[in-house]
Amino acid sequence: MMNNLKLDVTKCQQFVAKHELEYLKPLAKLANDMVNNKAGAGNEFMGWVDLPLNYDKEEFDRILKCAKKIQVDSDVLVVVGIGGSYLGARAVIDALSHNFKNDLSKSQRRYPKILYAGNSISSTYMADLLEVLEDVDFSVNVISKSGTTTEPAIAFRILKDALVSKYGEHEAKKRIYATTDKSKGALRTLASQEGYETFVIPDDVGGRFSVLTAVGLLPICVSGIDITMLMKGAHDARELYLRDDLETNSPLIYAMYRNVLLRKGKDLELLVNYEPQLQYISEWFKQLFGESEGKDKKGIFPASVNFSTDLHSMGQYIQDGKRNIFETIIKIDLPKKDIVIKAESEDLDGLNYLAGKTVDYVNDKAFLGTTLAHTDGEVPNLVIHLPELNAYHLGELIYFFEKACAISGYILGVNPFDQPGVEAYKKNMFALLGKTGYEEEKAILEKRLELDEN
Ligand SMILES: O=P(O)(O)OC[C@H]1O[C@](O)(CO)[C@@H](O)[C@@H]1O
Repeated sequence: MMNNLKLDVTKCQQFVAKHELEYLKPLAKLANDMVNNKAGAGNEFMGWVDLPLNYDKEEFDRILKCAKKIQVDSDVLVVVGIGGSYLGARAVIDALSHNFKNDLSKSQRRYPKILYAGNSISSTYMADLLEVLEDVDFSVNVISKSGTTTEPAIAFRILKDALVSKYGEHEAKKRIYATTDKSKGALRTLASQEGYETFVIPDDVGGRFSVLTAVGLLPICVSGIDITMLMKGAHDARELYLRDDLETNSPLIYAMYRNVLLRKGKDLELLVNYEPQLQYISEWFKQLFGESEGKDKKGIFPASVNFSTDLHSMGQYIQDGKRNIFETIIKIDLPKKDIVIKAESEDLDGLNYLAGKTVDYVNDKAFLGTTLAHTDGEVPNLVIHLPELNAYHLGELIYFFEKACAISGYILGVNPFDQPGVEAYKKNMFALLGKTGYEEEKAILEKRLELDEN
């Protein structure tokens, strides 16, 4: 039997007494049932719960086919999307690819480079990207559930133009893959009119829970990652976490600890990694928990650090600053590659005491030492052990966090599946840009800005 993801709570037990968990159990079990039975607030967006079992197999095969085509005819796939239409794909691709994937020579590289657009409104970023695309064959996967988000829409308009200039109208259309709602939104209208290959984001799966739909799967597959194993990992995790027994349902335990910690003032969670490849898992995690729990003036603030890098910058604060922090560490038990540290005849750098040991051995001791130091500094530590960094275990990890997030949101007493707060900046931006329908707001906002300036 395959080893699975394991949650280690032993470094948290000095901060959370048994009875605190016991008292929370009835509420936690109810929250768990609400997720399993799709019976809570926002349940029209709980399609992700059964996705690893019920995903569209015809579409999955089409993803494999299109990925093959892109691998043959493109040096680069540009993935256009923001938030949930971007972070999941990037998280998985970065976690499972070579650390220097975009710096490998053409002969070392087996799959197209994946580049990203539409996740900011930086004109310089976009212009730089166009320069890079000048000399390469490329395709575009434009992803937007609503089909109307400004950032990706602008990027797509510019990239479409670049494709047409390079390949002509007809060939350009064959290099565009649109992932969007099955019937609504500007992107759907455009795709139908232009005849792009399209993939569907199911109605009942919200952006931040969509990595295991075509949103994540097409770019992930193009990058050479085994999406069948990714789905299998999520599938097995789903099975395991259906039980409400605290031995096996680790997302339930994690959700309980988070909520006990929050109630005693630990309102900032740091997701920690010891592998640079996991940086974007943290970005994905931050959107997942931030958009799901940060509402009604409550929630844990999700943040992240990369160790040991940030031990030399944020380490001071974590050890010694305001005591409102807890850490959740993703620990990879077996690295993909390792290097033995050699002995030197003259021990000028003083490292001979490590001769014969591996770099990962040192990384592991850094993890153990930091855990002890930080818990001594009153920072509770929860540790998620992944046996290895591969597609199967990432599938598990994704499902673990998605389920934990939903349970945790219900324990907190929020609707984990809406995001009303994201609209405020959009309304102001549209008004300031002069979009039709925002005339009144435009006048009010311009007056406010004038007052602020004076
Ligand atoms: O896929 P879409 O509709 O472009 O949305 C992208 C992102 O923007 C948000 O809707 C917030 O504005 C996120 O929830 C979402 O992940």
